[in-house]
Amino acid sequence: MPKSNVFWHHATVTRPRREGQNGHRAVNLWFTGLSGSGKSTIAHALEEELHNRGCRTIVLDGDNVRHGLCADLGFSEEDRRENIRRIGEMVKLFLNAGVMALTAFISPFREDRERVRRLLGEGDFIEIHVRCSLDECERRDVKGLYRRARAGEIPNFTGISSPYEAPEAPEVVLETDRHSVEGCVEQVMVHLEGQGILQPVGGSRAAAV
Ligand SMILES: Nc1ncnc2c1ncn2[C@@H]1O[C@H](COP(=O)(O)OS(=O)(=O)O)[C@@H](OP(=O)(O)O)[C@H]1O
Ligand SMILES: Nc1ncnc2c1ncn2[C@@H]1O[C@H](COP(=O)(O)OP(=O)(O)O)[C@@H](O)[C@H]1O
Repeated sequence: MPKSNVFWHHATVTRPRREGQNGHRAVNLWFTGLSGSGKSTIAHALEEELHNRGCRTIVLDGDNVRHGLCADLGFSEEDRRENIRRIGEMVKLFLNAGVMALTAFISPFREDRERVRRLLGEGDFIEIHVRCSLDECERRDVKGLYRRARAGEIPNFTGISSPYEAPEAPEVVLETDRHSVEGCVEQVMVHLEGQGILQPVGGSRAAAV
């Protein structure tokens, strides 16, 4: 269908109104890192902390995306690019709904992450590099995938047979092979507080409880 036949319907309940009601800004906390680096663990622990403060949140990760919206995608470079593109569009909808989106995807390619940053706009995309040595990720081998990748059973495995491009200027770096989960969550909370993201928007109801 030609895009010229598709029209926007302007909502009267806008994102700023939703953010005002929620008492916090809607941002995307984009966790990126190797498999086993700690993206999901930290995203869920952080969500717990934010939820307890009254924030509206959602965690998006492989479990709820690769089984549904992106079930048709594999792990070729092209499929990963499309995966991240779709996730970026989905995050945009959540931000418009006033929800903080915590995304936990390897997202190995710098260009794909930068595309999401441009889509959402500076300030709405907070890139969090979950840094952990490959050795430690392999030692953890949470799902037994590294062992299988080393045995040649999984092609294009990130860090083994497919590249991971670390962020050059992420907003936050978490070193999960040096700090505890609690310490990493605290580091993100300090960043959010420092940026005024957890403050009431437009003088409405406060998020802090
Ligand atoms: N070839 C290959 N490479 C990397 N990871 C693989 C692969 N095959 C399956 N898995 C499992 O899929 C999870 C990564 O999916 P993502 O959607 O985050 O990947 S990507 O961002 O599109 O690169 C990843 O989950 P995490 O361990 O949570 O990162 C793996 O469990
Ligand atoms: N500081 C830390 N942050 C996050 N995970 C950690 C940390 N220290 C140890 N871990 C462990 O590392 C593993 C990370 O697994 P997971 O969160 O599934 O990684 P990912 O989502 O990046 O694949 C978990 O078993 C977790 O308990």
